[in-house]
Amino acid sequence: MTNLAPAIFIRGAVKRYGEITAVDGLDLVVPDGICLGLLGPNGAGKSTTMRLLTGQSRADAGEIRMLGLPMPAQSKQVRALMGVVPQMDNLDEDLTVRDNLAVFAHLYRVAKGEREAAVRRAMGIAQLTDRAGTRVSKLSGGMRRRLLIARGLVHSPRLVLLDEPTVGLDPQIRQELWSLISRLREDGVTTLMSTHYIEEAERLADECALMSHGKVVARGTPGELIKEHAGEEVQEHFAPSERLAELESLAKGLGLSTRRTGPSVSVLKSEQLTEEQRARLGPPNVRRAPTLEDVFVVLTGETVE
Ligand SMILES: Nc1ncnc2c1ncn2[C@@H]1O[C@H](COP(=O)(O)OP(=O)(O)OP(=O)(O)O)[C@@H](O)[C@H]1O
Repeated sequence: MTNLAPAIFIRGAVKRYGEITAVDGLDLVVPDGICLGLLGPNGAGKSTTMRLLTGQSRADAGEIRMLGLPMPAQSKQVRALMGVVPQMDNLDEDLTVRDNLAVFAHLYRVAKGEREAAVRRAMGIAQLTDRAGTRVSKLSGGMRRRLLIARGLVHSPRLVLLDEPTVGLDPQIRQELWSLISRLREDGVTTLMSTHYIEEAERLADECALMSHGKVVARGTPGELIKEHAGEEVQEHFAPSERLAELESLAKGLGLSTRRTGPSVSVLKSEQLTEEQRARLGPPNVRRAPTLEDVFVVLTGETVE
């Protein structure tokens, strides 16, 4: 292992399930110390990518190195060095908070004499110190999620994989988890976080990689992605559906991307329109700043939940 190696290096990874190519020539490099948001719609291949990185799945082609070590050849060593927080809550219901963490401290090969301190530290991260002796079955949903994250951190890993950490949770619990995840970043832990919540990526990630059909289709800071793919201004037109279709085709003819949201069409990069082109499109109802959501929709062709 060398300090110069990126935390995650993926080149040309392919994973097929029968006819389906879930990961299709994926290139992704995550440098040390950043939080990278792996953003994409359902089915884009995020979970499959995570499984390749944890060694749960083996790529059909390509090269994967984690912390400088080749996968899956050295997946055992890699697993001891990184933390994995799964999408599904698989905590042991019958064990206490402390014992759930102690089991993982053991699995992650924390030295015997250091385990108690590691468990205490993880309980602190999850803000569950006063619940040390409580069984998991008695915890609230938010507490369980915090414990699930802390469990992946019990051995103080340099690299953490978070697979859809707040999927299906209510907004308050999501906020709590966001604070916990942003503290990881402050501590310099490299984090790869898959999500299909744009706001989550926007708030937590230093950089985002946008995945679609098994590939990264765009990569950069949220600001860079917005500037490159959505420009400086979006103009939004509300109109009957026939007029919306006409506006879409006009904008397309001018080389501009559009986004349909219910009763409106948004024209991206509208700052590029000439006076004459503006007159053809007619006055918009709204002018607004572009968002990462606009980029997501335009590049993946998907709508947002
Ligand atoms: N074990 C499997 N067997 C067959 N097909 C699979 C398997 N796992 C994933 N796929 C398919 O591979 C594609 C990518 O799935 P994947 O779960 O990686 O996407 P995702 O971006 O994580 O989406 P989600 O957010 O829904 O989990 C999908 O078409 C999915 O149906």
